[in-house]
Formats: sequence, C-alpha cells, structure tokens
Amino acid sequence: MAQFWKPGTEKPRLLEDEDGGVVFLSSSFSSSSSGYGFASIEKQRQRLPVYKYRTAILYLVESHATTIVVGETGSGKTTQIPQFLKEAGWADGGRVIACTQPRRLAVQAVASRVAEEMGVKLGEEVGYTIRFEDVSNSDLTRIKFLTDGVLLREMMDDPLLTKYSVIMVDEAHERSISTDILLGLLKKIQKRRPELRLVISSATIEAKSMSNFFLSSKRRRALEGDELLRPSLEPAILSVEGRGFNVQIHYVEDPVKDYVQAIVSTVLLIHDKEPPGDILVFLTGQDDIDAAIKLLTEEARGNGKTSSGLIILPLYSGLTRAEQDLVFSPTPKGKRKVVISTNIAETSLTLEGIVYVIDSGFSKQRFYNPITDIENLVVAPISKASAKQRAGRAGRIRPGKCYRLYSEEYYLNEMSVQGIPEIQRSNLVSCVIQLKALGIDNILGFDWPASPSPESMIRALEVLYSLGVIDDDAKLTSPVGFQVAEIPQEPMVAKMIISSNELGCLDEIITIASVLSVQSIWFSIRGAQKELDEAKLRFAAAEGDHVTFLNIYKGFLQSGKSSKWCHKNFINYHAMKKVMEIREQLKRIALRLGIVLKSCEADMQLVRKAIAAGFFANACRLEAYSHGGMYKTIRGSQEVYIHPSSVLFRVNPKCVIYHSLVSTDRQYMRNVISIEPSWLTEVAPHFYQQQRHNPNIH
Ligand SMILES: Nc1ncnc2c1ncn2[C@@H]1O[C@H](COP(=O)(O)OP(=O)(O)OP(=O)(O)O)[C@@H](O)[C@H]1O
Repeated sequence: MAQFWKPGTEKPRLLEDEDGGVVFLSSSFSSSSSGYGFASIEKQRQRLPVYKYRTAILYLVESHATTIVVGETGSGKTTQIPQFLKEAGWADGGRVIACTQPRRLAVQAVASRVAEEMGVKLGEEVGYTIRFEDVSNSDLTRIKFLTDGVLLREMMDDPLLTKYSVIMVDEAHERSISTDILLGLLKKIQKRRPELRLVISSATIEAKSMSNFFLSSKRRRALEGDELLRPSLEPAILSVEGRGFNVQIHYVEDPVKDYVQAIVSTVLLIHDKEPPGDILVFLTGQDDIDAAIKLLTEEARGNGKTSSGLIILPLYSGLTRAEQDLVFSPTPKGKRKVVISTNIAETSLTLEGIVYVIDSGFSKQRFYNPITDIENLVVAPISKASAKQRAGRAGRIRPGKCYRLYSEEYYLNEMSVQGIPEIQRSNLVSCVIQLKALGIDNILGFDWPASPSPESMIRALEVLYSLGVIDDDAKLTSPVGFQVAEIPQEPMVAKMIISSNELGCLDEIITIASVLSVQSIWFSIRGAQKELDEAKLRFAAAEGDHVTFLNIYKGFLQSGKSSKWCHKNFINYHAMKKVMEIREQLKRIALRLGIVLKSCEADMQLVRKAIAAGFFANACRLEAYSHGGMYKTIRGSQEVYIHPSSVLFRVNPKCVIYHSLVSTDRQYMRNVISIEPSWLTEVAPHFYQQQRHNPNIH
C-alpha cells in the first residue's frame, strides 16, 4: 500500500494511507508569496510584478528596435505590456499594437481579460482574430490579440504590417512553426521599417540566443553611418523579477507506471485532503482525457468519501465554444472543478478557481520523418519550459500547488531545458508555401531562428511541385500556386478544392474540407460506444469517411439543421454549426478565386478524384488481411492500419488515401477514402513516376 507525504510541508510528514499508489515529496519553489483577497481590477494590475517595470519597458521599447522580456509566469507580461504601450501613445494616430499567441484559446481568453481590465467592449478598442473568427474592428481596435499564424496571413495583404506600431510575440519559447517564420520575417521587416518595435516575451525563453538572432553581423554593418537616426539595433533584454503567488511543487518518489491512474488517485487525494480550490490536470490528448474522465467518474462514485462535489470537465482544442465556456465559468459554491486538459491550457491562460495543478509530464507532439515522409502525433516527455508553464497555471490569483508525476531527480537531471522547435520536427509543406506566397524564394537561405533539416525542405518542395503549386524554378505557379496560397487551409486541402473546379464538385468538396477542419463531428458519450457505432452505420458510405461526411451533412440540412436530429444521431450540433460557418467562408474564398460552385450530385467518383488530386501523397495499398488489414504507404512502404473509427475499418479496400495519421501501438489512418490506383499517376505523375514499374501501382 502506498504512503503519502502531506504535500505542502517543508519537512515531509507521513499521511494516512490511500488507494492509488502515488507518493509525493514536496519541494520549495523560489517565490515571494503575497497576501490575497478581493481587490479592484486596478489594484490587481498594480500588484503584478511587471507593473514596477512599466517605465523601464516603455523606455526600452522607445529606444530599441527589439526588446526581450523574460518574466515568471503570472508576472503580467501578456495582459499588461500591451496596455502600457497603449497608455504611452503607441496606438495613437490609428496605429495598432499586436500581441501574438501560439494558441487560439489563449488569444480569446487574454483579449477578454484585457478588454475587461480596460472597461471596453471586446471587439472594439481591444479585439482578437483567430482563423475563422475575427472579433476586431479595423477602425476601432487599438490592441489586437491574434495567433501568430493569423499575423502571417495578414502579411499576404500587407507585407510590411504597416498598421502595427509594436508587435509583441508572446510565449516565444514555444517555438511553433508560425512563431519561427514570424520571427524570421519580422527581422526582415525591421530593416524596411525602422520605426517598428518588437517585444519578444516569455517566462522561459533563452534570451541570449534570441537576442543574437536579432542581431546579425550584417545588421551591425547596416547600422554604421546612421546610428543616430535609428533606435538601437542591439536588442534589449529585461528580466522581470518576482511572481504572483507561491506555488509549491511536489514530485513523486518513484516513476508512475500508469499516469492516467496516477492522475485519478491524485485528484481524489486532493479532493479528500486539501482545502477548496479547482484542479487543472495536464494530459496528452482527447483519448487520454476521455479515459481519465471515465476512470475518475467511476472511482469517485465508488469512493463514498470523495464522490460528491466534483465537476469533471475536459479541455482540448476541438471543443465547442459552449463546452469551453464551462471551463471558464465560476465554480458553484461547495463544488470543486477538475479540468482535464491537453497542453492548450499551458500558456497565457488564467482559470480563476485553479489552485492545484497535476502535471503528467507528457504531451502530444508532432514528429516528422522526411525519409518515410510520415508525420504523426506522438506522446513524448515535455521540457522544463513546459513544466514551468504548467506549474504557473496555479498561483495566479492565490497561492497554489503543483503535483508533478515525475521525480525531482528526473526534472533536474533528465528533462530537456527547451523543447525541439516545431520546425525541426514537422512536415514543411504548409510552411514552404507560406514563405513562397510572401515572396521568399530562397527558402534554404532564409534567416531561421532554428534551421529546419534540408531533407524536410526538399521533401516539401517535391510535394508542392507534384501538387503543381511550384514550378521548375521553385516559384509559385499561376494560377494554381497563388490560389492554393490564398486558401487558409493546408495545401493538400486547398489543392483538393481547386481540383474540384474542373471536376464540377466544389459543393461537395467544400463540405468535406469543412468537416476535416473541425476535430470531430461525432458526439462521443462515455459508455455509449455501441450506440455511436450504430449511428455511424446509418450514414456509412462504401467509398469511405469523406463520403460519409457528405451523407451526414445532407441529413443535417434535411432535418432543418436540427439540434434534436444531431442528438438522436450522436452528432455534435456545435461542430456542425462550425462546419457550416467554415463552409460559408470557403465558399466565399473559392468564388473569389473564380471556382464555380457546382455539385456532381451522386457521382462520388468525381469527389474521390478531387480528394486524390490533393492527397495523393497519402496513398496506401492493402498488403495483408492480418491484424484487421495491413496497408503500406505507396511512396515510403510504411506499415499503416485503418483506424477503428473509420467506416472502412475491416472493409479493407485495395487502395486508399488517408487524411491524417495517429500513432499509438501502430500507425493508424484517420478519415480514409478508397481510390483507384491508376488515378495516382494521373493526378501526380511526377510524384509517382519512379513507381510506374512498381507493383504497388497497378
Ligand atoms: N481572466 C483572468 N481573471 C482573473 N485574473 C486574471 C485573468 N487573466 C489574468 N489575470 C491576472 O493577471 C495575472 C497576469 O496574467 P498574464 O497572463 O498577464 O501573465 P504572464 O506574465 O503573461 O503569464 P504567462 O506567461 O503565464 O502567460 C494573472 O496571474 C492573474 O492574476
């Protein structure tokens, strides 16, 4: 039986036994805890560590082209710096202050908070833009929060981002692909717009290397001669000392075997022994989160002592707005909220009631292998930077505690300091086309904060060439390349949309593209898998998942877009509403590009051909009927299987194309459609030409 040390005491004290098998040792976390209570918003602002640095920040921004601000999580960087800048006049004369975030959820949450602090209506003076959602006003908005991806898109219309006076790149340590592209491009823009100011901020960024990136020897030379006319090109580094509230960190003594079980035990332990306060749990993905919720619900029910008062909620990117709002809504008196989240809650979020954080030590990360040309999401250990961000979600409004499901020794000696930048572990097709569309032709020579591998670059160029998006000189083709770059979707989806023009099936293809843009249109109720499977069968199409989506969409329209109909058929009504919204936008963009809205009615061969024209690189051939059907990718000969959630699971057509891969014990294909092998050489002769004599295509 396991023994628990009482979390929170300097000298660990033996606690009474509990079921669950997790032993925590507490450790102090350097901090200066301050008193807390209810205070006016203005008082709360003044209490934040960053407040004392207001003058210093404004001075540095005035006098330096780039200012790097490093400050503990919760010190007030994200919410305060844009307000300081505005108060100092950086948004006068119609100019705008931008603040980027890597994640959509953070953009929405931070914008709401800043609007509240400033006492203005969200969408007016303070606004935000994320893909498919613009809550800003081009005349009124002075502080705009946006994802770094959206800012990159804005560059297509305004390459020098002329409306912005200051651009703050927040959470720069995350090093998403978009952040890295943005940093490279902002460095270029600075040369043309010396009046533009950059603020790079994070709790855990390696400030020196970021500073070196912004100061190349070339720029030093460029400085000579007109130094007095320009702000200093040497980046300033400001370290904001102090944090909000004390967070005690607790580690397990021995590695946990099953982190889902360990999380459930820890939640119940906290609920049983600790004072009121909500719990935020970091897990890896929707599947783990669902499993943890199921187990927690069962164990809480079976454990009379702790069953009452828990409100258990998931948090991941595919949730609808209404589901997300539950997470942010105040916890009713006498209850304790448990939010089980992916790493989307890791940065910039303040969930008001959270006092306890449980960190599994893992997250789902993208890994791409340019040799096999396979990219998938893998559960991998997080970095120290992430661990600090996670702990920082406690102690934002009052003191908190963080329970790490790994040992202190592991944290100190084995955990990497920073994660690998996404650009070095991703398929670069989208990244390359974005740069091309912005007129960057020499991609290999681009000034990256961290260079991607040449193999990945070459693979990406090859796929884009095969898609007909770039020509022999690696320049965007006209019109296809420019059209693909215009569509705010991954290039394969964009090419599928463009190909549907010739095939006369845009109507069907934009529905498919919209469904693929939402996480899932199914409503999975725990314990109702059988009913869900039966519902899927009602819509299942022999051709595969994409055609099944069309059947669902048709049924939804015929029902008069009824939520009742969705409920009856295990379809997520909010997801369907999102599908309709995205579809409208895609329709508008397609029409603008001169693509005609035609329907192919019942001719699904045309739809499948359009999908093949975009996704030919994901073609696989059935190799064996073992293990429910083993496939191999035609290009890389990698073993893959149809995911059990697909309507083609165990149907095993000879040749299929998948939309994405997920990796668990095997590589599983999600959203699969059957195709004719002969179409591949038709739609992508270059990509498959060396395979003409390959028995895989016949
Ligand atoms: N929605 C909110 N409700 C209540 N308080 C909030 C909210 N958002 C922010 N705060 C308060 O403002 C503080 C600073 O938040 P802010 O996001 O600016 O910090 P940060 O330094 O950017 O941290 P991080 O790097 O973790 O994002 C929080 O610790 C919290 O006290």
